[in-house]
This record gives sequence, structure tokens and C-alpha cells, in this order.
Amino acid sequence: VWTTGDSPGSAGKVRKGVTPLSLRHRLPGVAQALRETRGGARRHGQTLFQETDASFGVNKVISSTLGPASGGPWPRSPAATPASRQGLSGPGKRGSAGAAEEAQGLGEPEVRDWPERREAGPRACGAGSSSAASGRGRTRGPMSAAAAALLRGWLLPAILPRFAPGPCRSFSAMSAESHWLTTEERNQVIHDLKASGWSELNERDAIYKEFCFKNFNQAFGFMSRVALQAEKMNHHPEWFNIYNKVQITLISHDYGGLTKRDVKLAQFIDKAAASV
Ligand SMILES: C[C@H](O)[C@H](O)[C@H]1CNC2=NC(N)=NC(=O)C2=N1
Repeated sequence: VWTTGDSPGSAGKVRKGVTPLSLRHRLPGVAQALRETRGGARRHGQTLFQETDASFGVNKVISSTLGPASGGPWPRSPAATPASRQGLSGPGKRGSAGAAEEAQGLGEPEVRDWPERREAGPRACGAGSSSAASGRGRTRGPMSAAAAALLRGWLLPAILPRFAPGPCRSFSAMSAESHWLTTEERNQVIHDLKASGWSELNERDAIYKEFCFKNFNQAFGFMSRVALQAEKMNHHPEWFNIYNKVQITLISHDYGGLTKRDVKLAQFIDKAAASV
């Protein structure tokens, strides 16, 4: 997970995530496509990119400037970044204008990028980069324009839904079968869950329970335990926490309703809450 630095100690530093296999050099344009997939503005301190599969990595170097973002959309277009306008961006390089901006703490979080990214096509070039449009100052990357276009048009759309953050994938049909509750099972589990404080939601086929702890530490400790289990089960709660309160809704999104997985997670949650 990549985040912009938001603590005083992390300001101006580059944080790196683990990218076991960097495809960046081989797939110029991947980062841009991922950004486009994410869409929208990213503000200082928010998650910028999340790896969804350990076998795939997109090498992305993010630096954050001092102080909170001054507003405006993030990620910022490389064409609008002083360092990339000067062709100085890339691994281990920094544009002097960008560095100066950063030193003054005036700028927004900046994505440092590889030069060939800027050649990715009309969209990546943007209105401001006349040198890219005219061919002046262009540096040829290892991949031809045709190959890059092929990647963007065919390979990326094929791999992005799998690896990029965004709308989630469904479980396979095979696992789907095993999670449905029969009517009898459902009646039984709903009865048991209600007895332990869960309620059915009116507007969705989901269950809900609110937990109250002594303080935030306890609430967050509980959430940590649940989070680990949820990750193991690949089944995640919808939850809300404020101070000592944790509100949890369980539903299987891919089924649009309650399944055995929700029941199993609810039982774990009750145990975890009882052991705090
Ligand atoms: C891609 C991934 O397998 C799915 O998005 C998982 C993740 N966690 C999930 N959690 C919940 N509660 N329901 C889901 O359908 C679900 N799906």
C-alpha cells in the first residue's frame, strides 16, 4: 500500500511498498492506466495505490511534500510536474524545480515517473507538452510505439481488472455453491445470531451488530483481530469505528446477501469481542 506521508516525521520522504516484480520498465503506461482506473482526486495522507496480488507489482515512486496538500487533484499529471516537464523525472532523479518546490513545502504530492511514460500517447502527453507532440526532446524507451499501443489497447484492459484496485472481482461459481444457506440453515443461524445481539437489516440481506469497548485501544485491538481473520477468509466486514464503538455489517457482496461466510465471521467476531 502506498500512502502519501502525513505524519510530521514522514514529510518529504519517499515510502516504498514491496513490489516483488516490477513490470514498470516493461509496461510503460501501466501506472498511468492504473491512475485512470482509480480516477478522482487523491488527497494528502490517503491511500494512493494498493497492490492486490503479491505476484504483480507496479513500481511506483511517490514522494510527498512538506505539509498538507494545497488542494487540487491527485495524482498530478506528469506534464504538470516541473521535474517531468524537464525530462528529469525517473528513478533516483529529481527535477530541480520539483526539489525546490518540495524544499519550500509548497507543492502537492508528486509522482516520480520514468521518462518513457510521457510518450504513452495523446492522453498522457496532455496539452502542455508541445515538445512531446512535435517529437522534440523525446527519448525512446525500450518499447516501440506500436507495442506500447498494443499493451494499452489489449493487454492492460485484460490485466487491469484483475490487478488494479477498483471494482472487486467475484468469487468463482464453484465456491459460490458451498456458501449458500438452505432455508432451514438460515432460519437456525438467524435465530442464533439474534440471540447473540445481531439483527437483520431491513434494506439489505445483511446482519448488523454494534460493539462497545472501554476505549479506542480495545476497539482497535478487536478490529485488528477481526481484520486478520477477515483477510484469512477473504471475507471482509463493512464497519465503522469511532472511539470505543465499532458498528459491523456483514454481507457477502458477490452474492448480494447473507451466506455461511457471514455466519462464520460473525461467530469469530463475537468470540473476539468476548476475549477483549
Ligand atoms: C476479490 C475478493 O475476492 C472479493 O472482493 C471478496 C473480498 N471480501 C469480501 N467481503 C465480503 N463481505 N463480501 C464479498 O463478497 C467479498 N469479496
